[in-house]
Amino acid sequence: MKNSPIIALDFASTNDAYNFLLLFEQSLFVKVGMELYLQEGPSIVYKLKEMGHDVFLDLKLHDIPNTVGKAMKGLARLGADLVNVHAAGGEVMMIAAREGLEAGTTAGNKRPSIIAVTQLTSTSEKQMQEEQLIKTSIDESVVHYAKLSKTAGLDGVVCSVLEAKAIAEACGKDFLRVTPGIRLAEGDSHDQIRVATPANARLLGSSHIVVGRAITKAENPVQAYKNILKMWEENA
Ligand SMILES: O=c1ccn([C@@H]2O[C@H](COP(=O)(O)O)[C@@H](O)[C@H]2O)c(=O)[nH]1
Repeated sequence: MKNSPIIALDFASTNDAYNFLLLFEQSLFVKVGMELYLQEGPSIVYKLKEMGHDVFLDLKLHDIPNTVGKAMKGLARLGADLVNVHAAGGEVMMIAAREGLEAGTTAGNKRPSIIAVTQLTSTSEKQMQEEQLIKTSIDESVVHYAKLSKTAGLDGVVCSVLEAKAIAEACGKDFLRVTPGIRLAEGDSHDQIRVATPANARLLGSSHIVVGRAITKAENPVQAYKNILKMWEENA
C-alpha cells in the first residue's frame, strides 16, 4: 500500500471522478466513500484498480456480526487495498469482518487491510459525551476503540491526528493510524472538528492522511496535491 496522501473521491458519479483523475499523471492512493460507491457500485473499484491506483473503500460497515462478516466476504473480491468498519460495532463484529475478508480472499492474493473508525473526525468531545453518553475524554474513547480493534486482529484505525501518537504508543507503530480531517492552516474546516495540517499529521504520528476538499475543491487540484505531498514528505 502506498504511503502518499489518500485523496477522497467524494464525487457524485464515475465521470466526475475520472475527469478529476485525468488531471493527474501519476498513480495515486484514492478513497471511494459512500457517495460514489452508492451511485456506481463495485465497477468503480475495479476500474480504479485497472488504472493503477491504490483504493481505500470507505464504507464504514456497522451491523450485526453475521451481516458484516458476509458483506466483507463479498467486498474482498473487489480488490480494494483497504476497507473499514465502525469500532462501535464491537469486538465480535470486528472479528467477523476480518474473518469474512479472509474467507473472501482468493488463494495467492493478500487480504485487504482492515481498519476501524474510532470517533469520526466531525465529532467533538462535547457531542460524544452528550449524544453518545460516553462519559470520558475523546482521547480515551479513541484509544479504547483502537485497543479493541487491535484485539480483534484489525490492522489499524481511522482517528484524528490529535490521537495518532497515543494510539502508536498503545498499539505499536505498525498499527495503522489513518487520519482524515486534514486542513491547510488557512483552509476552511467545513464540517470537520478534530483537524490538523499535513505537516502536523506527520509530526504527530499519522501513518496515512486522507484529504478530500482541500484538493478536490482547490482551484488547481494538482498543485494542491503536490503542496500537501511536500508538507507530508518533508516532515517524515
Ligand atoms: O472520521 C472520519 C472518517 C472518514 N472521513 C472521510 O474522509 C473524507 C474527508 O474529506 P474532507 O473533504 O477532507 O473533509 C471524507 O470522505 C469523509 O467521509 C472523515 O472525514 N472522518
